[in-house]
Amino acid sequence: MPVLRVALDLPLHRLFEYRAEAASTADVGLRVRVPFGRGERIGVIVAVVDQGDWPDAQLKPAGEILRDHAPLPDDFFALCEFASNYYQAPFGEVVLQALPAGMKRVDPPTRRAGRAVKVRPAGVLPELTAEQTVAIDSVAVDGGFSAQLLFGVTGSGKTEVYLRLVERTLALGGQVLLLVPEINLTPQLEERVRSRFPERTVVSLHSELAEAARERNWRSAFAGEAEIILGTRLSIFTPLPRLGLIIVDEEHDASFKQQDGMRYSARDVAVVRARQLSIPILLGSATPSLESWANAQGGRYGLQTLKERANPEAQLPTVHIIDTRRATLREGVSPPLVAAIRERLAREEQSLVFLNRRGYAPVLACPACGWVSQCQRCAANLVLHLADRRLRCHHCGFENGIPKACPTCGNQDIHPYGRGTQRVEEWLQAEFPEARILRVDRDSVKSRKQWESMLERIHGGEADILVGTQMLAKGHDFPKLTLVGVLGADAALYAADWRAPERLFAQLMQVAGRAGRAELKGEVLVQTQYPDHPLFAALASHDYTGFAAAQLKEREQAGFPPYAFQAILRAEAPAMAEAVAFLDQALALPAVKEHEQVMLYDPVPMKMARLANLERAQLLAESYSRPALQAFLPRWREAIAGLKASSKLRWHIEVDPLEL
Ligand SMILES: Nc1ncnc2c1ncn2[C@@H]1O[C@H](COP(=O)(O)OP(=O)(O)OP(=O)(O)O)[C@@H](O)[C@H]1O
Ligand SMILES: [Zn+2]
Repeated sequence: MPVLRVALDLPLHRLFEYRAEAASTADVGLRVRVPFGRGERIGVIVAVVDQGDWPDAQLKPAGEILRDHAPLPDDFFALCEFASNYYQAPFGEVVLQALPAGMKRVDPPTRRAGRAVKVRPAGVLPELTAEQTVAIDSVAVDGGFSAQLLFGVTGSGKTEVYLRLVERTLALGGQVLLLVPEINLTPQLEERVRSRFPERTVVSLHSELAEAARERNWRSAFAGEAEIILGTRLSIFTPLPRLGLIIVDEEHDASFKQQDGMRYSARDVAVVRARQLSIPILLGSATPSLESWANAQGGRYGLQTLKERANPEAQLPTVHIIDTRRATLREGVSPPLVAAIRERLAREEQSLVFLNRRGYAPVLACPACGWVSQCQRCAANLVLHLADRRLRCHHCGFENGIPKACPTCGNQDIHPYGRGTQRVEEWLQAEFPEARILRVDRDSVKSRKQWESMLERIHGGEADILVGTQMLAKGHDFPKLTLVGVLGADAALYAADWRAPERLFAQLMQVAGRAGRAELKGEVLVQTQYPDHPLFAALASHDYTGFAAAQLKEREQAGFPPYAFQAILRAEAPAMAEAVAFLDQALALPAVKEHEQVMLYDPVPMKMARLANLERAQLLAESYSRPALQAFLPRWREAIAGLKASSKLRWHIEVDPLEL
């Protein structure tokens, strides 16, 4: 009797077998209801064989095979297989996470038809710059696999390059997958794509879509109806019958990395997918990740450069470094920045004060006894939010009211220390009572709707001063914005995390890139105690290339990625000793000694050693050879799975971690 091999969403590295009388190999790729434990589950049929690994008599019969979509194709399984092997993730989990929630449900929700979106068609297309033309022509949309890095300064017209390549791909009948870091932050991009191709079907795929809408879009993409798919990282696994081009916008962005469940890099998976399908992929950024930059320098990727802003009137902003050791700061703001804001107010232009820390102050403390507002569940402070009078943990979500007096000594004189966006907003409002100030962070903007209306207000000139976090840094065009002031950037300069400078530089380049995008010249003022730090010199001369070269040299000397390959084993348990003991066992496994090219370090507590009442530790595995590390990981993982541990202990392996 035919036997189905079924992938289920379970943390087990195996398939499950069921009997199915009427099944044939034509059913591979369809969903099936199967009994599991005392209930039922939806799985995906991966193979139909005559004889399973188990005697037929021991197999349960499968339930209904669902035929509401075409079978998932081979290339989908090939991509899942790659991800499963590379990231040490169970194949079933990989396959099922690629499907919309409604399709995994035993009792499926009823589906409604979607509403059509009306779009304004785009006006006259700009004439391409010479650099744009070269970049576009370098991507052969019918020429098989190629990976190109599009390195273009902010405002250089990268999006225009994408749109022209989309057009060429559509003309050949292909579908295009455009990956973006956080779709909510860039409603303008979606609008731009829709209005450029009013006759085409454009769908978006991201986690904030209502479940039914996401399923509808997914099905439309899989059926080949949707021609342009705009998606966040999870959309990289969407099966697409005619995929002809993948574009990854802001390819350096950390949100392409999934940080829980299957920990994968959507950018890296995208490159693999393009290679598997023999299609081109374009990675775009003003500040490429050092991994991609090294690949371009080493010739593994092509490199296309846009050095100039596309709008001939717009110039890159002038960057000034303000030495805060010589300035008298008021609420962290220096006199030159105050003066610059005043000038903008007089000229009716916009200013942006950038501070990547939300809340009023990062901690509330008692000067008498040394009490600080700490999260009871995490190794972190509770952040003071005066706007709604709460103390809040930014890691686990725990919150509390604000005590009137010190909970330890009763002192009534407790103070906020440090500052966040709310505090800066409050001070600016007192300093410039006539100015209209908008604070833009995750507290003031919680949904996509709020974000769209916020952007509308900014564009409509309803704000003179914006105070915001990185939400404001990405991809926006505010024509009246001519001043960007940067506060609180120093912490990242000397952080233990060796990736911190890369992230800071990218962030500052992005936020600086918001200024002076139209006819009005932009100016950026960066406040720092370390004005001589080379990062600021590179920023002032808009010199990504120099910065990247210096960083890569340091990494090469230190033996860090991209010159070494890493994986991390993490364990969490109610007690630190337990987590560490587990990692010690993992370190002592025979597999470790059998792989000489892989180096393992001693277990250490994680930087956030306690999160939501669990103590966390980790162990780093490193090799100069990716194949050596990849050969080691599955054997190690299997051996770790056999270790004895309490049921409260959780562990996982992360490959190519971004945060150590
Ligand atoms: N060839 C061109 N001629 C004139 N204007 C152009 C041209 N190409 C693009 N633009 C305009 O220049 C501005 C910046 O372009 P675009 O948004 O594509 O840049 P970008 O590189 O994607 O920017 P960022 O990285 O900052 O998001 C837009 O207003 C766009 O309409
Ligand atoms: Zn917490």
